[in-house]
Amino acid sequence: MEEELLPNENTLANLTGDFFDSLAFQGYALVKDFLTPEEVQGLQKGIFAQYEQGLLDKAGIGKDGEHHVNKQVRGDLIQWIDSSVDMKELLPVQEKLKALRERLNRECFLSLKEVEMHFAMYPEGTFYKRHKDQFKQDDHRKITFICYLNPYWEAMYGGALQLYLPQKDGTEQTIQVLPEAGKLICFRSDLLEHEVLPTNRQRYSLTGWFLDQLKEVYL
Ligand SMILES: O=C(O)CCC(=O)C(=O)O
Ligand SMILES: [Fe+2]
Repeated sequence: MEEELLPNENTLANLTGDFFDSLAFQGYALVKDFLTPEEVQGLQKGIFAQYEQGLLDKAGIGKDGEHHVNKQVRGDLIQWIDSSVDMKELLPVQEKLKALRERLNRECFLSLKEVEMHFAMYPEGTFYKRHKDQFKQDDHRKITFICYLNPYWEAMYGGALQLYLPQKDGTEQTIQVLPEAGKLICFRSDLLEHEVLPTNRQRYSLTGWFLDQLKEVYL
């Protein structure tokens, strides 16, 4: 019975109760080895091929009518993952993310129904200034997730994700997360401001959001 409900459970053995407690109580959670080295390598190769073919676009800010590119705010190149992206390396990762969504629903009492995601490549010298991921006119993004795809990274390369954590006493704390291969970070899209500090190496990731509605319902 349980197995039927949890077909992907075995692939998420490294996500313990602590991961979900941290997301529920601190607004964010991290795990170092969400993706295997093979999965990282497959995706990295895949994105690089897309990049070489010119399929990555300058990322914009704002939604729909307000959407525009502003390199003073963000300088990454992205490719949205939809049915036009034909990359077999994505399939096991999409399965894992589906299992993650199911676990989040169970362990954090959420009702996440959908995912949207894109590959991102930050060329040298680029960044993404402090922001929140939820749009003003659309609050369906509930949980942000980022899988990092950089096999070798050092603090001196820059490019850390900096999270701003509001404290009970009204102050804020910051933490920095290096974009190291296989690492997953999840955080509350409605709550946590964050930024990508300037990177001095090409920086690869898979970034997405779990939504509380099916996309067709509100697009
Ligand atoms: O890549 C990261 O660490 C964060 C990216 C981000 O904040 C975004 O795409 O909204
Ligand atoms: Fe963001």
